[in-house]
Amino acid sequence: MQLIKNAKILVHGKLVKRDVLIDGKRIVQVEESITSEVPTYDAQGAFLSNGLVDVHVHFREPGFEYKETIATGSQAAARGGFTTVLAMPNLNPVPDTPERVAKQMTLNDHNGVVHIAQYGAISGDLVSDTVSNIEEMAHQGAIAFSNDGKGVQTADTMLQAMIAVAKVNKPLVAHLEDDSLIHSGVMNAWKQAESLNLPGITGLAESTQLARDLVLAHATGVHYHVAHVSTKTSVELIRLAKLKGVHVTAEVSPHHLLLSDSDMLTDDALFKMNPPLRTSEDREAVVAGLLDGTIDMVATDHAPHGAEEKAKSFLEAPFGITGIETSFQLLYTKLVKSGIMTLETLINRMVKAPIQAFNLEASASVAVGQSADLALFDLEHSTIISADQMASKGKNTPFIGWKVFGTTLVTWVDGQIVYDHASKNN
Ligand SMILES: NC(=O)N[C@@H](CC(=O)O)C(=O)O
Ligand SMILES: [Zn+2]
Ligand SMILES: [Zn+2]
Repeated sequence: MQLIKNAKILVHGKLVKRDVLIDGKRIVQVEESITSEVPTYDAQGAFLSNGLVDVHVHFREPGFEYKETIATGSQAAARGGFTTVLAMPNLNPVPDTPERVAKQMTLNDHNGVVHIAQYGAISGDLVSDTVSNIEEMAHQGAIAFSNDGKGVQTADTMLQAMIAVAKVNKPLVAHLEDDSLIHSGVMNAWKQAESLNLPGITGLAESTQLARDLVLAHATGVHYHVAHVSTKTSVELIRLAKLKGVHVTAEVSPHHLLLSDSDMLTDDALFKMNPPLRTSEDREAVVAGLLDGTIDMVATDHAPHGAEEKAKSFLEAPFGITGIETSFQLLYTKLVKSGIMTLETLINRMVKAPIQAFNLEASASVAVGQSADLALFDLEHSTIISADQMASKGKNTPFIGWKVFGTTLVTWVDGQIVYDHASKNN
């Protein structure tokens, strides 16, 4: 047993003081005041939340351990306040068979300090036109299916995938990218790309494939989930599809909520990711979409890369930035503290919505009987985001130097402390 004293938890949208008693993996008592002799952690008024849930991370093991491992990626998750993550399949080998999915799940369980659910690949090596054995991968425990990193290029492959994924009643998660519209682009096509003299990617590469997929999703009834929404047109298409009754959910990354291409003043590959940062009009549209629920959730798309790779020019560096250690702090500071969104809505978008949409076992309320997957955040004091504090191997984020509130103090998984800010600083 252990007791968390003097925490603040969200009750009907308000922060109220509570003591929380944990027995093993479960919360067994939540009261204004609990007296007990068991080991006690004094939260000193910090915000106690259910552990955050990220449906989109890249942990790079096996295949790219120099960028990240399951151990470092999951420690980074814990440091960000996340207790459940869904790991993408762009690994080597790609988990595109039932055997590989089973093996990957064992590796995740063995090496991870948070709950890690695994995606199976839609098709062989993420690029084949032949759909993988979805039924058996689901049977082995694949949580959902995606070719993230690659768009599904042909309508027929997507249609066959949707039919197979609908049968097993799991989400199909789409990375939208029509290769014929990329033209070697590396950032959003527009004024900023012209002034930096870099080849652009238009929003059409995303939204045309989205339009195709929404029609196919309507026809098949699959649960279709849109990864990293970046354009205003995409938000409008998803809004319309929801009105038409398509079973569609969507995620947006912290960087698409907070940055636009005009923030890229020089050729700095820390701003290079897929999809690229769009215009401020697009950015405002994804914020509005997250607020009104058109976009259901935040997902970080934590994409660590090596320092040398990201030090290269924009043309040569790989796409992707890290995000799992900074997302809550950034969104709390820039959306909640600045009055755009309530804390309750942010927690809904980072806990409740992903749990519901992906049918996860995690808990969405700090209440008796719920699992003791918890995160304690300091909302009072500010800190500066710095690379040397990060648990991730990847330090590739454009948010270094930003002043933020909402530092994670402690993260519990199944009642065990997996991250403790105080001991890390000692
Ligand atoms: N987002 C990125 O820019 N990169 C991701 C792949 C992806 O999410 O498409 C990666 O794996 O590095
Ligand atoms: Zn992607
Ligand atoms: Zn991704």
